[in-house]
Amino acid sequence: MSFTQPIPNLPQPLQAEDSYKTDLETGFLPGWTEAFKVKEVTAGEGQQARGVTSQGKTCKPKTDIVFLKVHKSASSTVMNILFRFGEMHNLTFAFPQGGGYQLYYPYHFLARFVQGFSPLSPRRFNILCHHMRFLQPEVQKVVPSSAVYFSILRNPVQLMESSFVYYKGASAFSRVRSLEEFLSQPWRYYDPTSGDRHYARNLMTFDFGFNPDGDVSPERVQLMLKAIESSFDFLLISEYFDESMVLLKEMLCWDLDSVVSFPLNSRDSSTKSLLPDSVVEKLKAWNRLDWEIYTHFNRTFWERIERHIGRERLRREVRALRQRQAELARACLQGTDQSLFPPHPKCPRQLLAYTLFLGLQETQWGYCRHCNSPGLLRPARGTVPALCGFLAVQDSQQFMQKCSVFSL
Ligand SMILES: Nc1ncnc2c1ncn2[C@@H]1O[C@H](COP(=O)(O)OS(=O)(=O)O)[C@@H](OP(=O)(O)O)[C@H]1O
Repeated sequence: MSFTQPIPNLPQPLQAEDSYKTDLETGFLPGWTEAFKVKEVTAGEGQQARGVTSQGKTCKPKTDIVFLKVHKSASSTVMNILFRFGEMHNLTFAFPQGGGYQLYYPYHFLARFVQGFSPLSPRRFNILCHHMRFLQPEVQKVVPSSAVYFSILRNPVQLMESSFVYYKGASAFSRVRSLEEFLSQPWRYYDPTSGDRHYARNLMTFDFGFNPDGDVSPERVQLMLKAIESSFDFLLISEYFDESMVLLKEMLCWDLDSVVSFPLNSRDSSTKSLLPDSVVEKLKAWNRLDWEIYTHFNRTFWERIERHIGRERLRREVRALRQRQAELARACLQGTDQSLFPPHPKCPRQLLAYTLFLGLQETQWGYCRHCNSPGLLRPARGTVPALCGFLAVQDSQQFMQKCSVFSL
């Protein structure tokens, strides 16, 4: 199985990528880290109505957004929220060239990977949110300078457990039966020169644009953390997904309904394994750079919550969010139990799917499909979409309907 999206015959060679890559791959930090932006998004404090704060102050909803879709970190669920908000507000998306579901990952991002971008008349898009390997100078070419940058992290232990199941065909994993076996002799199976090695080590570090086999000295780690801090306005934590959504709507000045979601891309519990402590420790050590990123930004996440929301309001808002999600689940979902309905032929068995109720009213239909699809799904009326790994995207301003396999 190949996980690399082939680059199509694009008009120019990959000059930008090659020059940035030299530094990144040898472990040096990219040039953009030298010019740290001191950047602070003011929290919107929006609670009920869009653009109006709970304290009566107003803020303007943010519509220019870069979301780094870090693998296996609940990023599809966040992407769904962005698609829904974008479509409802007529925003433009930086879709991948050629109709793919990712931006030529695992190559470092280049502006020309985006459909409709031209260096001669650069076009700015509101939202950039497909899988990419981050490279800020190129990202800046396709979004307005006012864009808010954010991402979501996951504990590297669980992230790698998920990655192991999902990317079992990756070269580092294909010859082992279990994660334990891989970790007993990782260098026997892991080849740092292989094109898909990042699925097996420091996947978050890689997605942020750095070398997953880089130096772990404190100085180097500090530089990496500073670089991420300078590029990203805030980072969310998937273990605290609901708290993250409250922070997200606060930072973007959105209302609560805009961040309601159903978990997407979730595995069935039969494929999840409880890891013994010894394996957990090995995973932390093996993914040391990811561990440093995660622990650092987990701390700053809670500091930000304290600063912008406070624990008491956070509790209230999380409760309200869960209530709203339960209401929508009752209105939209027939079930999540795969034994109740035939699996979609393209939905791998280990991924949970949702089935929308048949016979939804026209008004409910729009709302439910928005909540349920990783992309913007427009199935034929009268059909029952069983959604899991499908991405169907339509942006009437930009493209005809596209449908492609999502995240596999
Ligand atoms: N709301 C919420 N809260 C917590 N965790 C969640 C949520 N939504 C999705 N998930 C879990 O995220 C995992 C899938 O991540 P991604 O969508 O980023 O995967 S992918 O890289 O796009 O394939 C996948 O993890 P695993 O089930 O462990 O594989 C999902 O269960």
